Amino acid sequence: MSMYRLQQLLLNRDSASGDKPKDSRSLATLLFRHLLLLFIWLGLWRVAVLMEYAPHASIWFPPAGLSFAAFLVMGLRALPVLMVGSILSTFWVDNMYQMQQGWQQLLYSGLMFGFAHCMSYWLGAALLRRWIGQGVSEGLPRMITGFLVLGALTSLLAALTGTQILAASGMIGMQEAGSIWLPWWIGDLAGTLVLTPLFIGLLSWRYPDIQSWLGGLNFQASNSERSGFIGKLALCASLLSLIMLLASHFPYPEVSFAVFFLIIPQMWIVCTESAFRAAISLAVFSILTAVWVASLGLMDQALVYQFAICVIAASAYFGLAVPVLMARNQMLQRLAFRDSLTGIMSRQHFFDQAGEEIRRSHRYRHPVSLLLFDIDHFKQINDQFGHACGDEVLQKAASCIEQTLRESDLFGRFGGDEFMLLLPNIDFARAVETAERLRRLLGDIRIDKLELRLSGSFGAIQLQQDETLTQALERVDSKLLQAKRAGRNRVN
Ligand SMILES: Nc1nc2c(ncn2[C@@H]2O[C@H](COP(=O)(O)OP(=O)(O)OP(=O)(O)O)[C@@H](O)[C@H]2O)c(=O)[nH]1
Repeated sequence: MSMYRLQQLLLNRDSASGDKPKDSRSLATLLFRHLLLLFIWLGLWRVAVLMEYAPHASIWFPPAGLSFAAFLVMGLRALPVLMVGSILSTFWVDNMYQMQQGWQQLLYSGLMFGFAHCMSYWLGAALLRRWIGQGVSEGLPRMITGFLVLGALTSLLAALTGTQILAASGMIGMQEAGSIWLPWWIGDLAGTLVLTPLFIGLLSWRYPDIQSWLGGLNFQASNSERSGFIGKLALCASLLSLIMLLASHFPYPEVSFAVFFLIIPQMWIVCTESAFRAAISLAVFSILTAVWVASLGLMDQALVYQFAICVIAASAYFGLAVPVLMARNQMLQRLAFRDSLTGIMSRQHFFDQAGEEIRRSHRYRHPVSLLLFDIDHFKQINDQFGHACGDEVLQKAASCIEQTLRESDLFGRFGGDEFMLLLPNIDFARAVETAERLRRLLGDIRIDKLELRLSGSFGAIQLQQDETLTQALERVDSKLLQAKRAGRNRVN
């Protein structure tokens, strides 16, 4: 394989096109990155083996999280590295457990294990990529649910195929395969749930195009002092250590369930720190749990701790989604309440607010008036000076008028170049005065490109007792029409 072809492959380029790579990344850099991935994967695998509580069953299996993230970000380009990692780890296992299998047998087992591991995580990642591609903009909870469900199914597939392949290749007995698939699954799931988002978050610094996969979670912002975060981490670690020491001291298996209470400090971190710090905190919690189980010999309760890691991680992701959803909600509310061009009330919001105000005025028998005005010859402004100039006229007219209003006045855009004002506690005479003042104000507005003087026509009415907004709008609209017919630039 030529160096150029290899570089194409690593960059995932369409080799059929024959284009020269525009990417400045050299082959050496790409090889370095792939080697780095291999070393990290093997390092995580070694950590997992240290935490084994039964042969081939670890409290959590962090390489699963890295494989899932690598397939998600790099696609099939991650396959060679992860296959090599799987084969090397099989030789390593043989060496650690002194199984003395021949190298051909080990190579075969490694290839089979690699196939089971990579096929499962590639499949899960490919499905999640499709899911993310189709639906991330529709909602973070949908993306989180997709990740949790696919993470669970993928790690189940990896556990079932992995144990069967180890049994078929003679590395474990059939009976053992039947007993370790569950801890294998939950261990893989814990590694996937905790580490995949962390790795994707880290990679999003380098590859900004995958930031949208995080569904609005900001992995870069840190919203509080680092010392505060370290304090919270230390508190979580101390509480966890206390619970683990108690579990090892008292001979009641129920004590180990206390680890689920750690969801409280974890959620505190999720609610008060950035998404990145929350992911770090989950990783620290998981690794510390695994270390304590291994060092205190809490193997009998290992499944409880594995489930605790999975449940706390899943809850944390939904917790992370809450502020993002609230921010989106506020944005949608702003969009629904405000007219996007002028920033004043939207038609619907004006109707809602004005309806309430009118009911209140009728109840207390206070006068209330309605103005409707329209910029004169606005179509001509658009045609002669351009649509952008027309937009500027609308924005400037709205902002100049808004500045002169009382806090209790309601000001909204009726549509196009028409605006409406509801004036509580204002009778007809004062409504006409106000409209006259605004008409003069429009005439004073200066816009660079606009070579003609701005003017507007106004309809003004005071609402009759028990008159509804719809009836009032009909009346004021016909008054505006009369003002137009009478020659424009006037109040009627
Ligand atoms: N620039 C801009 N133009 C808009 C917007 N909304 C509507 N328009 C245009 O505003 C124009 C409104 O013109 P008309 O209501 O027909 O009346 P006019 O030219 O103001 O004439 P008179 O009201 O009779 O004086 C139409 O050409 C619309 O296309 C907008 O948001 N921005």
